[in-house]
Amino acid sequence: MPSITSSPQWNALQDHYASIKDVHLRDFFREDESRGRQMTIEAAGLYLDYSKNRINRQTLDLLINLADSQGLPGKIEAMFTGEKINLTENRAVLHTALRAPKEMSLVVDGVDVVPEVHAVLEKMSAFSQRVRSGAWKGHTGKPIKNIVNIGIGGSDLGPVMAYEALKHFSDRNLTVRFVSNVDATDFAEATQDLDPTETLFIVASKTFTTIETMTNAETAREWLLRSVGGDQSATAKHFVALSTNAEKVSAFGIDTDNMFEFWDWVGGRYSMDSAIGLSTMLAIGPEGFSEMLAGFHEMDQHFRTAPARKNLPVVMALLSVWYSNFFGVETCAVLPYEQYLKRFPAYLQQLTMESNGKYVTVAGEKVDYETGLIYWGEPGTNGQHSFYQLIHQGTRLIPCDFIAFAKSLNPIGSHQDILIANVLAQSEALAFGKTADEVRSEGTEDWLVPHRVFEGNRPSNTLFGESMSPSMLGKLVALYEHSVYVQSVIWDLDAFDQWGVELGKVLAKNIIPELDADGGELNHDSSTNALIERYRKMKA
Ligand SMILES: O=P(O)(O)OC[C@H]1O[C@](O)(CO)[C@@H](O)[C@@H]1O
Repeated sequence: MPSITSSPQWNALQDHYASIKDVHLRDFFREDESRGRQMTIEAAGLYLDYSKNRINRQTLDLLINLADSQGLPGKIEAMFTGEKINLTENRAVLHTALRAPKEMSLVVDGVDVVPEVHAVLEKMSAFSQRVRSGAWKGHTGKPIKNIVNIGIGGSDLGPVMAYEALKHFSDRNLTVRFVSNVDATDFAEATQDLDPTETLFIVASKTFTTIETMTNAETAREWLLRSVGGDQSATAKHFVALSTNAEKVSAFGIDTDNMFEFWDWVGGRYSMDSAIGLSTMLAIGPEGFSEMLAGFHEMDQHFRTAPARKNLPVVMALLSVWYSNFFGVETCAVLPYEQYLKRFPAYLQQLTMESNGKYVTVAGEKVDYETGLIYWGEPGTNGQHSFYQLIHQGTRLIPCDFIAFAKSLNPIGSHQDILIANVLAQSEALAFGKTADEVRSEGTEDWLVPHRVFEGNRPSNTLFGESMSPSMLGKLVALYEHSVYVQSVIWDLDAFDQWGVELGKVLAKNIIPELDADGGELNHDSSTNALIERYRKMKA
């Protein structure tokens, strides 16, 4: 198949890029005074201002042509209708079914998945209510006070992020912790002040084979059993599982009655609104969880029905492609001016990079264009006093997504005005900068002028909403999920597999027995052999 880079749509964008790459945002704004009001989209309770991007009115048309040439409208429908768009794993991709209202129907392989989704949601609700009300008793008859989610990747990052994001709506009587790393310190620190007889472990693993999670789950079981004189029957009261693999759950010793199911058509990094969200539901309650699902669904509907130009995920995706493939940009900073979203950038890293960090197309051909931007970020204003220097005056172009809300959930004094003034100031400074003349006119000595000039012309999006809430979180997550998908369609990637994580897992399994002093002869490369030998000596 000819590469997208030889298509007329790509060539048109290249010519267009050559014609506007040196135009400054100052000029774009000078030429069109309505730009800041026109280049905006308002949908599903979110307002996107994308006017501070290095584009003119033609840019989006050309990017939409490119997306259309890759069959975007049909591919959006293909996802929503359950076609097996995860080709390398021959699976449908139906995270949108997880938030489909009860009355919807979606048949995959002859089965309507919506009633199945709602049956699990009801089971989760009943369980959450029992735990939250104290009706669910631990092995010694005490109610549950602590929830520890054990999982990694998609079975951790979404739940952690959602727990932090929705803390304001959480039951503060429950202590909720997360253990992901196989480094024992993670488990030790998460449990050091907990009473095992008041603790419920949620073992979250789609496959129930992930070594980190299974190791932590076994350690948790030993920790519990030590506190109850080794009585194995305690496991049933203190362990539940979230998985697609009933057989493995049962082999671990968890009663499948205490398993909350999901399906192979839910990718790990797209699973925070499936049973994997049980910790979220325990924290914010079933009603809050439903509100979150409704927020997801609202964004799903917007994505499915809005025309490309007015479609939030589509426009954000097109801008990412524009910077990545034409400006040669490598990273995108996500900067939430909302403390509750402090784990959002970390969550997005898996969503974006595990999805689109691929160098072959769906057909297995090596791409001749860049894919998968690197996502990173920190909540504002902390980042301003750290890495923003490089965004303002470094040599690299780093598009930023600013996220902010009008109302604080903790309104105190003038904090919110100061916070919002900062986010607005940052996007203004990045776009328009400060010229040498302006610096000089402030009386700056000549030798210092270059240091104090801000070139500007640094692009950003501003996403603005009313306030953080379960529904808002659902909308935001769905927005980025769909943006990732649109990018993958343009880049012709399978956004739903993750073969790139496999090799390291296999090699680690081989190395584990070799780390023993009598682990036998080593047959790796000389570097790996020497490191293993050193470890064997040092741990002795
Ligand atoms: O939920 P599981 O099966 O334990 O997998 C955890 C994570 O591991 C990965 O497979 C990658 O290592 C992720 O895609 C997934 O979210």
